[in-house]
Amino acid sequence: MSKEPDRIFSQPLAQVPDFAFNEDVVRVFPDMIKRSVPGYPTIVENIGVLASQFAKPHSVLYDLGSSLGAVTQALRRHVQIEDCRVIAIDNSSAMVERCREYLHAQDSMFQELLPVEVIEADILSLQFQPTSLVALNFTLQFIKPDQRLELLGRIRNALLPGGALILSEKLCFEDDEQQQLLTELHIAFKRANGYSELEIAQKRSAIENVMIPDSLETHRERLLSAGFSKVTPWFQCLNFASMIALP
Ligand SMILES: Nc1ncnc2c1ncn2[C@@H]1O[C@H](C[S@+](CC[C@H]([NH3+])C(=O)[O-])CC(=O)[O-])[C@@H](O)[C@H]1O
Ligand SMILES: O=C(O)C(=O)Cc1ccccc1
Repeated sequence: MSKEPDRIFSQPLAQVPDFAFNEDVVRVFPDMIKRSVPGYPTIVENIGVLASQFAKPHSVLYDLGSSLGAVTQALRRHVQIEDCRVIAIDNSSAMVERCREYLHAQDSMFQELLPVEVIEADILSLQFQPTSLVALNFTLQFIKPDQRLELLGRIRNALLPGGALILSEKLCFEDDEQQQLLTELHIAFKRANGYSELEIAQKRSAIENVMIPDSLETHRERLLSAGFSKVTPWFQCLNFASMIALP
């Protein structure tokens, strides 16, 4: 995996462009996401553990917005269930290309891994196959808010009994003081990971129109509206959380 450090926002930019998952981001993505998302390595590894409890024989496991396939790799490390296969989907061609390389490297190091297919596509226009596990690991926040409910409804309808959706997201908070506190603490997390004030400010401006977080309450209500029966947060670190939604 690339160890190139993220310096994307280190120099002053006259105009900060909207954040995009292009080749520059792909090159530094493992470093960027680890230094920006508190709890990310724990979430990714444990999605594999959770998935091993929900995966059903002869079914598909989806990694939606797979980026470089970190979740797909965790699924393949932890799920040993007969005739499961992983479908990883991302609409960034740069991500998909590099993801395929990393998964080939995983194939060459381990035997008996679940088969995987990496598809370059928009998750909004997918025809889902019957699935026992869907991971949306920090992807829903990049989908336009008015398209989120419909996507979750389609995921719900594809889920097999006993299956699950694992949804990880950056959160916002309805209480202003809580919002301010966790925003400050997230900035402190980034500072502690070596990001400068300039990098933090420019990244914030790059993502502000592209990545729109919801509150935990909004997620819960929307998941219930989409037909899920139970929503259980299983992890939170600062303003980043992950939920299990059961059909
Ligand atoms: N409509 C869409 N269709 C397909 N892909 C999309 C769409 N919109 C955004 N993406 C893709 O969703 C991913 C979001 S990153 C996920 C991290 C990964 N899950 C990880 O566990 O490492 C989160 C982050 O960078 O904060 C990017 O690769 C986008 O190209
Ligand atoms: O960097 C941030 O502030 C984030 O909220 C997370 C993030 C991580 C990687 C790409 C885009 C956003």
